[in-house]
Parts: sequence; C-alpha cells; structure tokens
Amino acid sequence: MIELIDINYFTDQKQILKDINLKIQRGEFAAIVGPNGSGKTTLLNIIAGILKPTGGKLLIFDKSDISAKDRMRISYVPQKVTSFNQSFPISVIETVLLGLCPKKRLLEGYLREDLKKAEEMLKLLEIENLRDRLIGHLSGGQQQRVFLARALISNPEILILDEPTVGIDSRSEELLFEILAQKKKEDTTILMVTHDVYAVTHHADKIICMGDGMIYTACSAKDFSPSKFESVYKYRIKKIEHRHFYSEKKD
Ligand SMILES: Nc1ncnc2c1ncn2[C@@H]1O[C@H](COP(=O)(O)OP(=O)(O)OP(=O)(O)O)[C@@H](O)[C@H]1O
Repeated sequence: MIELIDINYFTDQKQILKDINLKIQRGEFAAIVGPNGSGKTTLLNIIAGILKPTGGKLLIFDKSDISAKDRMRISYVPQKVTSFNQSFPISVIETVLLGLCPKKRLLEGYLREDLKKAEEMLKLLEIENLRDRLIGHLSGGQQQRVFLARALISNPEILILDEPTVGIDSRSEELLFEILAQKKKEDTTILMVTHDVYAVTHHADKIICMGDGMIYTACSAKDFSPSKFESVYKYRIKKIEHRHFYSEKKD
C-alpha cells in the first residue's frame, strides 16, 4: 500500500530524513513516535505528497507516479496550530464540505447529498451543535474534531494524522480511537504521528520509532517494550498501565 525505499530529505542546511525504508500494508494502523525534531512530520508530508523526497523511491497504491486522482484517495489532518488561518470566516459545515473539494470539478457546486454527508460527519464526531459556528471561534479540541470530519468525508483509503491527540479531552480521544477502529475494519490504512506511546500500543498494529531522521525500530504493537525506545528518547521509559476514565454518553 505504502512503501518507502531509501528515502532521504535534505534542506539547504541539513539532512532531515536518512535512508528511510518502510512498508505499510492496506488496512494497517501504523503509529509513528519519537522525540521532537526527529522527522515525523517531514515523513508524513512526504507520504502525503506535500514534500518531494530528495532521494529514494516512494510507492503509494503500488505506484511511484502518483496521479492527482490517486492523491484524492488520501486524507491528511495536519498538526492543528499550523493548519489554517484562525481569522478566516468559514463555518464548521463549510470546513467539512471542503474535504470534498478535490473531487469536484472547477466551479462545480455542492449537491444535496454532499451536505447530507457533511451532516453525517458532524454527527459521527458529535459536533452537530457546532454546525454554523465559525471555525476560528472554536476551542482547539473542537477544531480537531472538525478537521477529522473534513478528512473523513471523502472516505479516504489512506488516513494520515499528525498528533491528533494533543490537547483533546478523554471523550475526544476515545471517540477518535473508536472511529479509527471502525475505519480499520473498512480496510482504511492509518498513519498517525503521536507522542502518546502508550495509547497507541493499545490501538495500533505497528509502532515506528524515529530518532535523528532515521527509523530506529518498527515493530508490532504487541511486541512493544520500553527498552526499544530508550536509546531513541535517551532517557529511561517506565511502562505504566493506561488508565481509561472513558465517559458513557448520556441519553
Ligand atoms: N522547512 C524546513 N527547513 C529547515 N529545517 C526544517 C524544515 N522543516 C523541518 N525542519 C527541521 O527538520 C527536523 C525535523 O522536523 P519535523 O517537524 O519533521 O520533526 P517532528 O519529529 O515532527 O517534531 P515534533 O515532534 O516536534 O513535531 C527539525 O530539526 C526541524 O527543525
């Protein structure tokens, strides 16, 4: 589904990714962890087609020449702070509809079924009450839900998420992992950067640990052990049981 062969990425000043080799199968949930500045977002940007690798080969859907049509089969939820201009006057429902934009022809409007789909996404993310609010007026956690709705509306085959659990409450995190589990059942391939190592060991299939622009370890989540990460994080990691104080929805 996704294969990176000897991928390198340089800026003028330095090498950010070094000989990355990685394979992610269809329907797999892969979590990328690693210290700040280790190259996780750069790697996601390369897979999402936002950055072009300086060297190496990237295969997506088993093709190296990824067409604009194939790009539409991929959705990306970037890190929230960088993702949009907070003062842009756009409502929640309009933001979600933007997720269908790449599939539209120039000047083609939205159809009644598009609006229906957008409303279904709001329901799925439990944000129907925010429908007509301006996106810039929402809290960070509420915005995260809107951006996830925007990413899901096109029913992507590959879903890429950059630190989606940062700053969200426990219900939002529970909902996120419920939705990802459902998407996985539908054979969606999920790639997620996170610092929440212990949460993803409960939900992901594969954990990829990066450090200094390299992949140190890629192992199945059930084979995860803190020792695999200690050399990368350069401090001792103690495994604690994740405490689930998850909420039950009131009727
Ligand atoms: N456009 C750029 N020009 C120069 N250096 C860059 C650029 N983008 C990223 N870098 C550098 O590349 C390295 C990796 O950055 P990246 O954002 O991929 O790391 P990350 O692992 O996602 O970090 P974090 O966990 O803090 O989000 C950092 O040292 C960063 O400063």
